[in-house]
Amino acid sequence: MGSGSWGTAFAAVMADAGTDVTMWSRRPELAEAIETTRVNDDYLPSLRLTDRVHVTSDVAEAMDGSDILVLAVPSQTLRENLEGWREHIPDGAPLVSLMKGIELGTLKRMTEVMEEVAEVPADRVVVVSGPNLAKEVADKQPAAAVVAASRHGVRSKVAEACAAPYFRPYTNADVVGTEIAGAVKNVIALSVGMAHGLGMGENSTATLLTRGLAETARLGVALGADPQTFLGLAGVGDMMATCSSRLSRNHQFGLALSEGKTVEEITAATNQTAEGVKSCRSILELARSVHVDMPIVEGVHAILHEGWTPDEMVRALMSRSRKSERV
Ligand SMILES: NC(=O)C1=CN([C@@H]2O[C@H](COP(=O)(O)OP(=O)(O)OC[C@H]3O[C@@H](n4cnc5c(N)ncnc54)[C@H](O)[C@@H]3O)[C@@H](O)[C@H]2O)C=CC1
Ligand SMILES: O=C(CO)COP(=O)(O)O
Repeated sequence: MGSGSWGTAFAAVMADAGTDVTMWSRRPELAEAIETTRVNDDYLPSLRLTDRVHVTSDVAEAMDGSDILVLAVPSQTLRENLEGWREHIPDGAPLVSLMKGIELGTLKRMTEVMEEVAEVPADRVVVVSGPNLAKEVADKQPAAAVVAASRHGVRSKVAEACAAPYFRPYTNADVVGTEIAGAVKNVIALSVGMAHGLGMGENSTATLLTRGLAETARLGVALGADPQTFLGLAGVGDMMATCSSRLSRNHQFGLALSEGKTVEEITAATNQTAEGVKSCRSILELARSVHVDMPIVEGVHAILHEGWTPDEMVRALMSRSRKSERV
């Protein structure tokens, strides 16, 4: 459900894993164009889909008889989307989140929204996350990801359905940690994009990435995550990929901010979702609700929503009181 960059690339992954896929596209004209040309020109023009992928804009047709339901819409529209789709959701099928965000207002993770709105039990929701820049996956460059679900049978079923020659899924029972890692790295990538834009080098970006991972793990552990998850593909893996790559929309957004462009200007110039821009607010509120200090997220939030400059953020971060690395 969703034929943006990641929805389309993941449809190709599943098809290359031998799974028949029906991909839902919101706009009928785009669904028709992809079905006919086999190419999603709006999001991933370099990828040619095989005949295993059928494309439709009809929700009932997309979900009818499906064994696994994969969701790849922007985090902030998921609730509204699921409310409209509820009656079509197939009985018993695992619901898989490809999304990396935290809902504004409710501060819920995507699988929590799925459980609540689709009225499915916690052991039916799954998250797939990792260092998976859509363009590289679409180019079939080797990569791995984490498939996290509380029930062994559910995570193995989803892992099997997406195990392609160039895409290696590992399983993990830690849904909370996998989702928190994916959502927070987008905010850290915004900060690294700004640092790059300001001409900072590897020491500065490695510091942001490492301390960013520390505050991510701090939040995750406070919410019940396994600390080991943050050392894995969804944690350090995705942090490295997203923070270092110019393909990352969050990184690009950070670069544009450092050039003095406003959030509105940058948002208007793209049709792509940079989840960290909205989620930095919900992540910060979530962190405050469990008394976790997240200074980098706080700094990014201050730049995006409180009128700070990147220089002010650097000064604030560098003048914090000294503390143990382990805190
Ligand atoms: N692009 C990437 O490399 C990766 C993205 N993700 C995550 O996957 C999720 C989806 O991202 P992308 O596909 O990259 O985003 P995208 O911006 O490329 O595409 C978003 C899709 O959602 C659709 N959409 C927009 N508003 C909608 C609405 N109100 N209702 C239904 N559909 C709507 C758009 O038409 C588009 O098809 C995000 O949470 C992102 O963080 C995760 C891993 C990799
Ligand atoms: O999640 C991603 C890679 O794993 C994609 O990052 P962006 O959303 O910043 O492009």
